[in-house]
Amino acid sequence: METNQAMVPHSLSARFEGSFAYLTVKDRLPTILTKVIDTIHRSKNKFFEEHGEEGVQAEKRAISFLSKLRNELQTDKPILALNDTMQDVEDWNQYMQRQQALLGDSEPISWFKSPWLYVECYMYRRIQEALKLNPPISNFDVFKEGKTQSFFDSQQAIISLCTYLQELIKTVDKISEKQLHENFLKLLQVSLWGNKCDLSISAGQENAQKTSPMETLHDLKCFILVDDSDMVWSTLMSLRGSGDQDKSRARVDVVLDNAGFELVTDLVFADFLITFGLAKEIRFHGKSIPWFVSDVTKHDFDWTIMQVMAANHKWMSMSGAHWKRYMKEGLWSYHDHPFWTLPHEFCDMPLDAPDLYSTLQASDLILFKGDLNYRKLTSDRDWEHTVRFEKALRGFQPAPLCSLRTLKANVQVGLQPGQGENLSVQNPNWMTSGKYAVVQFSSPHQKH
Ligand SMILES: O=P(O)(O)OC[C@@]1(O)O[C@H](CO)[C@@H](O)[C@@H]1O
Ligand SMILES: [Mn+2]
Repeated sequence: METNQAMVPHSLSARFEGSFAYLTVKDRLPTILTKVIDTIHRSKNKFFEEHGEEGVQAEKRAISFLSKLRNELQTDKPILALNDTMQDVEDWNQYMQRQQALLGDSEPISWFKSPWLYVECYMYRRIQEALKLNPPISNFDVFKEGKTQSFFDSQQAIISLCTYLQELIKTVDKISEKQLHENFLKLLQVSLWGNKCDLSISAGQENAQKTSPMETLHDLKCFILVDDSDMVWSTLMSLRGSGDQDKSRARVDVVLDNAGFELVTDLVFADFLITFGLAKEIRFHGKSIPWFVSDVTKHDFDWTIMQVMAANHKWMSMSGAHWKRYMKEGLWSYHDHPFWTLPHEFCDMPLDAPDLYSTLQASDLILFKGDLNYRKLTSDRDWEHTVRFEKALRGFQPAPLCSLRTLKANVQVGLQPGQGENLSVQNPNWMTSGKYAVVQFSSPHQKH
């Protein structure tokens, strides 16, 4: 595996004026921070009701912390060490030193000079610090409102998806392999396009799924730039038993992205894999703190299953009841390793989170949802578009893996010669509009 530094292009960064990273750090991140400050301000009465005057004082202090953070960001101040008592403080402060060493002593690491991936992750961790340093509001999820709104605004799409799933489950005893394959592709694509609903790209603007996802799949097919769905299918089929009791041996790990509609599409796909014997166990990996506005935390995961189960719609509540049972019986489990909310590129995982890497090595298939995971898989570098996905992974290959990602940042590898150029002519923003997607697979068993 080529991990030679010389072969690796530079990190995307706001140092490149006019780049998507620059516009994100200059405009979108301050907007997100302002919305966070506004959310905390609007929760003052809630804090007073719950914690009395202490809650009001904490609200004031948190807002001053976040206003200071916004000023640092907008005036390109140096990145500062973290001071709270969370378990990952040392990891963050060591990574800060690693970044400073890369820059040398010539200039301090800062918002507009350091890698975009680092400073954007750092901002979300600083938001957490502002809360952790101000009890009793330390556990307030500043993004909860947006995540729950996205769920409620997607009810129709969720109902149609759960209805499709339950109707399909009725055919489990008589479905042909061809129909199974067709439905696998459909529900994989629903999970793929569920990733359009992400509140960070929209800086918190609501962007729920209003239409029924099944109807739009055909029209969206041409926007999938790399489609390795059949590599995923054959990986799972190779682990299925033979004979009528097709019992799968596959453990599938899903590295989740956004709460709301996207999470429901992931749960529906996972239910399909279990029910139709394409997987024996599903492990979900979420975030241990509120992250990138809409990413899934344990609370979001449990809340979503409970909401679906409590719905006054027959097929929705039946789906939610199944999912609750899968969790209870251990067919499904939820994990939130701190590494997922560190700024590291995934090729750092074997050294910086060896416990997580070895857990993932026991998986038969790892599905990575979303754009931020894709950026971390490829080290958020300015790769040529025709560079092979395996090369961009730079040695990160714990198991067969597949990225299900809608393009929202200007990093994309594994394209055919000329494909990137043609897309740029058709649509200059093809890498950041969220209109295009990839199903991109890599396996340690593949000939590289
Ligand atoms: O991982 P997700 O939810 O698909 O997208 C995360 C994201 O919205 O945040 C960053 C921009 O702020 C980009 O990586 C991407 O646009
Ligand atoms: Mn996200």
